[in-house]
Amino acid sequence: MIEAVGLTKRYGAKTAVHNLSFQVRPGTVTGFLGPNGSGKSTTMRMILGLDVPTSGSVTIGGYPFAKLPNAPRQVGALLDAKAVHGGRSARLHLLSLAQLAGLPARRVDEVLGVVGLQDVARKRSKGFSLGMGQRLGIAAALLGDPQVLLFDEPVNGLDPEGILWVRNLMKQLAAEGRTVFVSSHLMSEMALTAEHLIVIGRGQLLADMSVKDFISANSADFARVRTADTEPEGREKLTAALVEAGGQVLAEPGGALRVTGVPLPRISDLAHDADVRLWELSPHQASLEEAYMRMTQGAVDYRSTADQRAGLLQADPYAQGYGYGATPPQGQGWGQPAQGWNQPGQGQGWGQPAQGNPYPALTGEQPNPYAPPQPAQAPAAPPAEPSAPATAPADLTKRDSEDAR
Ligand SMILES: Nc1ncnc2c1ncn2[C@@H]1O[C@H](COP(=O)(O)OP(=O)(O)OP(=O)(O)O)[C@@H](O)[C@H]1O
Repeated sequence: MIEAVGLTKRYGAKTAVHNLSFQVRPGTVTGFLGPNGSGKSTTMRMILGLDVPTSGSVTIGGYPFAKLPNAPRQVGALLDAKAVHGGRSARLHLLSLAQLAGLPARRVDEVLGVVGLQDVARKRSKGFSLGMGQRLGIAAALLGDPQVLLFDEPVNGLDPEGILWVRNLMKQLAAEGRTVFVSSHLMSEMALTAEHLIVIGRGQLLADMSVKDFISANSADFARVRTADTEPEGREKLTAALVEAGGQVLAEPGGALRVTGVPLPRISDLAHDADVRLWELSPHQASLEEAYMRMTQGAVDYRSTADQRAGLLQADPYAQGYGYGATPPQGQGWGQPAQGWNQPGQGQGWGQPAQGNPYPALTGEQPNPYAPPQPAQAPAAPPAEPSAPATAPADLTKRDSEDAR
């Protein structure tokens, strides 16, 4: 078992990991999720003794990594697949690791077979593709037949067959009773691989629960409503009625409305009362991917902005109205400013305005129960030392003004 207690890592003014406490148990695959820069690799490095915690501790089977007896036989890890001497063949690379760990040479050939690299075993690894490099890294992790395995983004660069293989390998390793801790950005992949999830944002714990609980806690039901295209004013009338009835409304690309908080029959009644014709009224469930995106939205460090292409484009006569690439009109008779997929509303409880995020908060939506409380105004600069505990995370909407790296 891996156990972190109050784990914190600061690099100068940058807090990469803050007061993280969790357990990774044997017998299941535990997914470790978080946006770019949220502290996943830093946490894994601390587990492996490659970084020293500023405070708190992390142990494997009760020992800090440095004190672990016969560590290569107990723990295997893939952190950076490129951390290989490119001039060496795959076989030689593994052979040197095996010798350092006191493992027999035949184990090298076994793991080369397990990862499917036997045919290129004598080729220099600098000619390897990203996927081949990942396979070599996984082979290195498996060398000592360890009970505890850590994989940082193991499916990076793998083709669909490779992704399926990694998924099955992780499950098999866990089924053998091992502790398997896998980091990823890909909620969809983790939903298929992991049984348990640890989700972090800006170095702090956002969720620690089974995938099953995560799905039921975060995949909200919603209704998709489409009013008659021939009566454009109907959409605004219905939106106003839904908001007044306590619903949350989101403009989808293509003109439909996504509605939560109002049951389907009531939406139908409201449309009838407002004399609005409907072309679609259908029940849906938000995907797990979407739920994850919304959960971590306030903790994303790196956001894209729209490419303005200033001075590069001719005026587009079709760039009006709703739809892909268009900006929905604001405050035109709706209960609240419209929140389109392309122009999410500002400061509505999920953290910073979600520029470029296709999963904005819904109009009137309640905050994520796992998200931190939101201030009316984010302070200009974050404190160097956040003080809130993991169970009540400090404000994740604060942006670090400078990356210390
Ligand atoms: N050695 C370092 N010196 C300074 N800052 C660092 C160092 N290592 C990590 N950081 C910072 O700590 C934060 C967490 O980084 P980390 O690599 O752990 O995140 P991550 O979740 O693994 O990101 P990604 O998903 O992009 O790999 C980032 O802001 C990063 O810039």
